[in-house]
Amino acid sequence: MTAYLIRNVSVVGGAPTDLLIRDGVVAETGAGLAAPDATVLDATGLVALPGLVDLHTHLREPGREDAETVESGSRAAALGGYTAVCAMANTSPVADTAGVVEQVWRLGREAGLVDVQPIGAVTVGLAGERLAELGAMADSAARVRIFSDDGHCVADPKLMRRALEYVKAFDGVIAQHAEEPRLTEGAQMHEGEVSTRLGLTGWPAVAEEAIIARDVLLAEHVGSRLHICHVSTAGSVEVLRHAKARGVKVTAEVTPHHLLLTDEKATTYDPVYKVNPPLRTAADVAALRAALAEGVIDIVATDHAPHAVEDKECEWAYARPGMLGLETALSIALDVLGPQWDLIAERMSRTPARIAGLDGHGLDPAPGVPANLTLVDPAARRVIEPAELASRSRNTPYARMTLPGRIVATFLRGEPTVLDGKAVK
Ligand SMILES: NC(=O)N[C@@H](CC(=O)O)C(=O)O
Ligand SMILES: [Zn+2]
Ligand SMILES: [Zn+2]
Repeated sequence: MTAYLIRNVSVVGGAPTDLLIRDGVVAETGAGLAAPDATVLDATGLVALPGLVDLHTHLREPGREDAETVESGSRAAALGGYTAVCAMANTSPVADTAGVVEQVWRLGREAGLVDVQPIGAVTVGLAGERLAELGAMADSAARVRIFSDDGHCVADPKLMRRALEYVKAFDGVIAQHAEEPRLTEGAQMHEGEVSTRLGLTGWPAVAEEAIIARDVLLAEHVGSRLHICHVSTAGSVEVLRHAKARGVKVTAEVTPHHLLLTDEKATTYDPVYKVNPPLRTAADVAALRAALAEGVIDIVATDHAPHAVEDKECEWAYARPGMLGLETALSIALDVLGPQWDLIAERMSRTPARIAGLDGHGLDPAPGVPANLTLVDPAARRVIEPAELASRSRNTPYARMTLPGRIVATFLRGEPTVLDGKAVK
């Protein structure tokens, strides 16, 4: 195994130092290290972060390998600075059995670019009718701890209560896609002034907020852990603030696109901007940014949702919702938060690793720690070219935008997965 001596790097924004990576761990830190056998990387001007951890990734395998595979999504993740991703269960077949989650987990190991932690479905076939085999998925080789019907809401309150109760036994968490389905029938975009102007059926903020309010009360009632996926409204932030003040064990994520883009994008009628939950108003964006800084929203998660060209480049009403995120998330975070490295490490690595229970991830580079880390060039600016992305899909909302920051290298347990901004395999 090659040793690497990373010279003159700022660890999470600190004063420049050296990092020696050997045998899968950070062996030594300090200025002026010597290691004659090591490959030297000059990291002057670069920032080292603990490898990013994505709690919400769609890898599309099994079933839609034309849109993404575990391998292509893993490569996109590594290029985005990630060392671990949690793979959502809305595949085909659905990841609702020990067999399917073990298959995804094994494919992740074989690709070897990031740790792929499967998420299990809450209900059989995501149909919202009966609980999936949560215990068998937890006991499987994949050791599932996060369960989600993402793409669908667990709308039945009794089923949601039972799921919350069930996962307590193994410190699991239910990740809810908060969308009251009766309030979003036929919805195409955020319900508001822009949807009225365009004559498109709206997805009201209350459809999200009502489910979050219900579920934090359920989580409090049964004493279980709840995680809220892709929070998108100012009202949701207020519900979460209230729940956290009461001591409810709830965590929440926001996506990069909900931190940057608004429903005004729908006026282009370009379906690349169609997503669930929909892009909201500038006031919502401002509230989400403040909540992320404050900690009412715990993490940034990408909701990387690759879609094939035929599912995306069509009329708005027929297009599937969702957008790519893995290869641009750090740049969007840097754009939105500025160079607040400790905050970025907290929201994109340490806290998601803790929520997911991923040992060895989310740890700042220090002697003895597994060498899962990424090197960022904060001064670089890059133009996003969809054709250059490693994802099999092209549905990035940032096409031809100039974004700050570039991932120069990523290490997974001491092995580079990205060097010089390029995937190693
Ligand atoms: N976010 C989306 O718009 N789409 C996701 C599902 C989801 O995250 O709800 C997908 O699987 O494509
Ligand atoms: Zn969702
Ligand atoms: Zn999703």
